[in-house]
Amino acid sequence: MHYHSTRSAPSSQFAASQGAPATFTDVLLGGLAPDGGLYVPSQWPKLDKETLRAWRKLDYPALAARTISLFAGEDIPLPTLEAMTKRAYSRFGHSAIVPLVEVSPGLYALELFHGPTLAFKDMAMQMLGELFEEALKRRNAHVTIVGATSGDTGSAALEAFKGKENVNIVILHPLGRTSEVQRRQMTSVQAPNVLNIAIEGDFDDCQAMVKAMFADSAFREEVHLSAVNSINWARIAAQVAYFIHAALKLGAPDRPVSFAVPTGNFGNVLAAWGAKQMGVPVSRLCVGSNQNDILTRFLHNNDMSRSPVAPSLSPSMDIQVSSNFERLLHESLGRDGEACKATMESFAQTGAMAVPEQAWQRITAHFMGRSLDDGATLNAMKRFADGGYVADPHTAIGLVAGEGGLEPGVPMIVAATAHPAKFPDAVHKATGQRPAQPAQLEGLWQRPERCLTLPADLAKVKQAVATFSRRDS
Ligand SMILES: Cc1ncc(COP(=O)(O)O)c(C=O)c1O
Ligand SMILES: N[C@@H](CCOP(=O)(O)O)C(=O)O
Repeated sequence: MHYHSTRSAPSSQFAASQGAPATFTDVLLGGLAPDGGLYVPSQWPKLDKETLRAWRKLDYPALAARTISLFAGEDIPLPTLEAMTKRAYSRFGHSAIVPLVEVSPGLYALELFHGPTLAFKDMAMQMLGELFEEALKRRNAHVTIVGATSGDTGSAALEAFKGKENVNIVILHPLGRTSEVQRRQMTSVQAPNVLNIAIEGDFDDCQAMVKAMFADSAFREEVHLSAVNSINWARIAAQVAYFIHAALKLGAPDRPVSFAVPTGNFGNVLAAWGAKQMGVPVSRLCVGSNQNDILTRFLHNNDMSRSPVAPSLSPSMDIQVSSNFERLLHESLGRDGEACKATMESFAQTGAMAVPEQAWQRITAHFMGRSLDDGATLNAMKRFADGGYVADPHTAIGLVAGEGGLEPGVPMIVAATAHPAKFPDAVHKATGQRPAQPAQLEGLWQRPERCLTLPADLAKVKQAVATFSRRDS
């Protein structure tokens, strides 16, 4: 399996300049393509019905290993991947790892939050910890990971990479814009290879700085920059697995399913779409947003215009620039890298994007959007809790988006992306009850916090990253 950038023609694959097309390991360790685009596989691996039926018998780690193997190609043998997924998912607090709960007739919550940090990010991040360790050993390399988080990616990444050899990890989060649980989960990690920086800005500022660091090739090389946000294709590869697994549990490939996903950076719903690209029969893909509704506006009116990020009760989705949309755009433009590059550059300059009508039609043939402001989110949380399902604010938005896409005879699988205990204040506000605290949060309030605060100033942040990355040399 080979990869190319969303911003270059497949024939001029970036790594051609280095003598070979990009492999899974190049993409894993490289993060973002050097031309600023996102890596995509040169073609989607396909699963026929017979294979999918056979996969029904697999447990989650075995299915995840096979899914990732399709993207890893010859880089990593299947038995190695199987050993990795076994270890990665051994720390989950539910025997099914990714249980499906029927919330109301035909509407299923796919609980992706039973990992060590109680959000869906653990599903891919625990596996990325394994993949990086193996690849760095094989290549005798070291990296500095710089990640941006609106709350959940950061803690999941720190949990997966703390104390790992040959890895420094720096996480940028927007100061004061995460829940207290999310902040403490990051800032209380004491391992020496970890640096937390609170940025005086929003998530988009944090993400833009990470991308700008990748665009500076000297800096990139100096610190051996790497990424674990969903701009890294390996994140998407690991996330596709649970959508395939859930679909098979509910009857695919012999009947279609639909997916609903609360969405911010567009990584998780892109993975759901990926399952469809690979051959899972998926009827509808429902995108849920909070009041930062840029994606819903795009799906309704082909209007992707940025407005300032508005803090909400679902802070992990307080995002206006959804990085992975670029991968969908690239596909909808017929994989025309030049056109994709021009569209993304114009979006960066003007803050607005309307895609060609034909491409927009291609996208809206798969995706539908629904946004909820905080009031509607609280009402939904109360309604689901009264019906017996306590949902965190992000999951509640996904559930409502899913309700909007229900069709007779087609199960709607909703990504339940965070445990309600990560957002106790929102749950209390909606239901009058505080969620029980799971074992994963024990001792969190007693641990000391450690974090640097910096303005959203690229030069200052780069300096902090560079100083941290060379602290032992
Ligand atoms: C709890 C939660 N739900 C939903 C999302 C949105 O996911 P994505 O960025 O993949 O669209 C996030 C953050 O990414 C999250 O942390
Ligand atoms: N909501 C995310 C934002 C980053 O998303 P990612 O999937 O690209 O890592 C978060 O919680 O940090």
